[in-house]
Amino acid sequence: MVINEPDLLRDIIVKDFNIFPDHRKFHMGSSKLGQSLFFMAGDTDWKRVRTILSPAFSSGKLRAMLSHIESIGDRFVHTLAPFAKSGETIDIRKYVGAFAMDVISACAYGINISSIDNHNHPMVMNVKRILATDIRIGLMLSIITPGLARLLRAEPFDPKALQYFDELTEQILTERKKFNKYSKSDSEKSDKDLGYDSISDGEPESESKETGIKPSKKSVGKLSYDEMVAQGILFFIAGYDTTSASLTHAIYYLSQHPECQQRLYEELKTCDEFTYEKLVHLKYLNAVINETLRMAPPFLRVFRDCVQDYTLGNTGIKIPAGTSIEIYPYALHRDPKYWSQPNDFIPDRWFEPIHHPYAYLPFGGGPRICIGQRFSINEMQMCLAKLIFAYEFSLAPGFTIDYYKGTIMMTPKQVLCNIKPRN
Ligand code: HEM
Repeated sequence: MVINEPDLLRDIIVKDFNIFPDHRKFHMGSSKLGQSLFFMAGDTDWKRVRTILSPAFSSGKLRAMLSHIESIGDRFVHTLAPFAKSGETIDIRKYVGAFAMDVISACAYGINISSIDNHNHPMVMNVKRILATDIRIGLMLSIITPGLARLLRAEPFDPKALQYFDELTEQILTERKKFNKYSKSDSEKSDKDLGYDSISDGEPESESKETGIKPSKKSVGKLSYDEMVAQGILFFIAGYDTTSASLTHAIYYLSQHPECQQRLYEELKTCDEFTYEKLVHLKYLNAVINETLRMAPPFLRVFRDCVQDYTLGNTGIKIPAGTSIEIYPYALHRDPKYWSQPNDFIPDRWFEPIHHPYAYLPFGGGPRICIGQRFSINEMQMCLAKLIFAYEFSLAPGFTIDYYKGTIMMTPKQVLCNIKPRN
């Protein structure tokens, strides 16, 4: 059942969250992803995992991580320099994707992969295999008919690629355990990533090397080994494609609207350095990001499953337990009932917003709102500030945007543009 009326959405995702606590149940095959925050039923286990993960996205952590993001942004600007000089057309999606990949691997795993110059790094190859954007039958079955997928033992994600992350996490956990043992104080431990120190308040419940048996019981305040692996992979799935699609769209819209791009550049010139505090106060930059997420929300569907019979607001409509609710942010964000000139890119509308708060849901809402929202906004702020300060973007002559079909993401195939250096 599709619901796209803001007052009813507020009831479903906030007021009556206890009746709609779950995302849709997909078939997860042999992967551990079922134990990741996104795919967990919204029960006490989900609350425990969300509580453990939340400090990894605190302002202190985000501020510290911004220095990683800034240096990756500087490298990105440097990589584009030859194209600015030669005038050669580039597919900005490819480069923005590499930027987002470098950010998430540095921030989730503490690993520098420099994928802009190293397209064949195993982490890049394996993430791409997991996120394969072409229609995969296993994934489609797992989403549309989880029962049948279970029966057929379909694998929604590439098992070998998942195994890569499994082994990588184990290696990182072992190294961090060794490092932390010899660190004199907490301050010596890494605070520049969403790392495993912050998501576990003690040692992970480790697998026995002898028997290979992993403990299944979890104590309050700790993630099990499998849960840690699952969150690491999820951060890639949830954080890579979403942020890179948004950045690609921002550059696309700014190229279509040179007057907006110029205003953004003028604002950036007033800022002597792009720190956490200063980025928050760049009004036009933030308006551009909000407007991009309104026009092109990366998640085309947000799910809630109903666990008890329910009457929808004062509509008299009865929703039986077991019904899957779908919310379509794209349609909501362009509905003329809630937005004037909904199909036009107008960052100014964000200076004094007048929209219904539940008519804008790029990150979902309520207790299950995207946990990475502030992280991805910081990442977008830094990347756009660096790019637009250094270059002027325009679309390649004759370019029209096209999208991957049959996925729940709004992912452009490519955005071809030309860049010119600023003075
Ligand atoms: C532009 C970037 C992003 C967008 C638009 C986005 C959007 C979303 C949406 C729509 C949801 C579902 C919310 C709901 O059901 O109400 C979600 C959940 C989630 N996102 Fe994001 N996301 C982004 C970036 C990230 C990043 C960078 C991370 C992590 C590093 C992340 C981690 C998660 C997680 C863990 C959940 C599940 C939360 C839960 O079920 O409790 N996301 N995101």
